[in-house]
Amino acid sequence: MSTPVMIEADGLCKQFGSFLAVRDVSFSIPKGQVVAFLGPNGAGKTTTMRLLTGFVAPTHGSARIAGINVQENRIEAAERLGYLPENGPLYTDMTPIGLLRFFGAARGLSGSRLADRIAAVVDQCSLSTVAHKAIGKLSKGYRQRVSMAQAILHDPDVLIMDEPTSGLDPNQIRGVRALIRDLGKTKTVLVSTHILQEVEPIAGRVLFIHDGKIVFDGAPADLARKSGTLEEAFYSLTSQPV
Ligand SMILES: Nc1ncnc2c1ncn2[C@@H]1O[C@H](COP(=O)(O)OP(=O)(O)OP(=O)(O)O)[C@@H](O)[C@H]1O
Repeated sequence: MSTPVMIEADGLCKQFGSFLAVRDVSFSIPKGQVVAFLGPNGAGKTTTMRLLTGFVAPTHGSARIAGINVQENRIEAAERLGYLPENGPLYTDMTPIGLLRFFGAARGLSGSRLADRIAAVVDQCSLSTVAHKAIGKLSKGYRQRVSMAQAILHDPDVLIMDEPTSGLDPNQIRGVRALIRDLGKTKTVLVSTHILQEVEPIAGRVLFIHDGKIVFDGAPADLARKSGTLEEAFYSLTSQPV
């Protein structure tokens, strides 16, 4: 039996006015893969992720999560998907527990199932010491963990994370990377970054986007081999307009 495709972009295009931000992006990610979505600032990572999650409608093309078309069946797709937006949806007056109860109820969880899932994500994201503190008083690293916890609360098969380590210090980055690796054992993950050093420790495959187009799709080692180092490959792929 072949491995099911869990994340699929099929000819995705997104135009803002006369500007084409995402240009005919196609890829498919099979179950269990952890993929880094790499590209310089403004390359189109966030827009592609928003197309994949159904938050933004494509100008052309389609996206599927676990085989479900995200535009046609957004709610059904959302049940299979955890999304960590770039600046997570955090309400600073709430505590992590309050926020998780709020998101859990919004996703239809209740009673012992909700309590069990909250306990599981608090443990998985190492939030027990801050669970009852106001989110506004937490460090950026802990806030990122709270965002992760809300993204995986309903135990989705697929995780899409937009720059989860941005703005964190090296120790916090280590912690978030370890968490991504752990989540990657059971879930299909697409994680965006513009940081090269990020790619090899977390992902077995890299999708490189530049000027809204996929310019490389393969193993990080093969990307490095193209130009000697990952840094050279990044430069050579982004120094010319597509
Ligand atoms: N709502 C919008 N209206 C107009 N232009 C937009 C809109 N959203 C994004 N863009 C433009 O589309 C391009 C791609 O942006 P996007 O945020 O997807 O890039 P990115 O790769 O995620 O960048 P970063 O790493 O800086 O977050 C940029 O030029 C951006 O200015």
